[in-house]
Amino acid sequence: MNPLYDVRPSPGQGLGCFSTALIPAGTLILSETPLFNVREPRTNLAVTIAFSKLPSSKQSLYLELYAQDSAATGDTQVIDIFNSNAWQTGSRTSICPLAARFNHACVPNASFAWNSRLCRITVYATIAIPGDTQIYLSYERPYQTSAQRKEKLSAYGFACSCSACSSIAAVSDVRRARMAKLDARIRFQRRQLWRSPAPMAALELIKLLKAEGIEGEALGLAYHDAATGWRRHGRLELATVNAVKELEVCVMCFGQNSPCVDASIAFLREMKLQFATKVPSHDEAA
Ligand SMILES: C[S@@+](CC[C@H](N)C(=O)[O-])C[C@H]1O[C@@H](n2cnc3c(N)ncnc32)[C@H](O)[C@@H]1O
Repeated sequence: MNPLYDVRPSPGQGLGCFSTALIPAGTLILSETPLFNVREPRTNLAVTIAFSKLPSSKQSLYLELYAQDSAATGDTQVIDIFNSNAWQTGSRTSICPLAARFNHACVPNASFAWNSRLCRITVYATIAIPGDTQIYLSYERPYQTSAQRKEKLSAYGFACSCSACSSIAAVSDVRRARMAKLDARIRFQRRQLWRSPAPMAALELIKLLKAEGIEGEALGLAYHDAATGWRRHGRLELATVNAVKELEVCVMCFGQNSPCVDASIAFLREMKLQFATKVPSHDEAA
């Protein structure tokens, strides 16, 4: 039993995980070794073979997990459970029975990650979660409108009713459509360098993510893009500020002992070093 949360019924969502007391942002909620995993691209046969190799106590644990078709039996049940509960873990897809009990929200309050160094999945709180509150992960990428998310989530057999899909869907959709455009602009190499004195796309993305309440990995990536952008503009002090923020988000989502955090630390070091050894421009020297 995990002292930070209980697993209990959540109306319309099957079982869910609820905090037992306030969970501060950045708290490690769960760290779990997969029960088994299969290499991607996977086949149904690979899943059933992996399942058949489990000891019977572990098979029973697996068979207790949620299945979309509660009447399914045999291999069909094994595949159904896998498709409803597995998480992407590097190049493999894994079943983690404890992590499998977390429900989805499009504005999650916790972040799921695969830590390749520990060979464990981790779940960290990305904001302070009050007591008796459901802990949600996001099963989907954030840069999608509610209609796009609805289509993807239908594969899991449910329609999300979180605020971004219901009460504030109209305003959220405008923000998310814009986020998708900005993200694409950033990925397709930033042509705005010579047009503006700042990494406009990354800065706007950060603003929108915060307005949307998304504090996880996507925000860390946006800070990284902002830092890279400021560096290209020769503004190393601002690049460093954003690299510090990237690191803060990374530690919150992945914990200290993570290759992602190591990469962020190395990036920040590089920014600081470049800043320290920067030759002042004529204006700065004057
Ligand atoms: C990985 S399981 C999550 C735990 C599951 N609720 C249980 O009872 O074990 C995924 C399934 O949970 C349900 N679920 C997850 N998030 C949901 C949500 N926001 N609304 C309704 N059902 C949800 C769906 O049935 C989905 O296929």
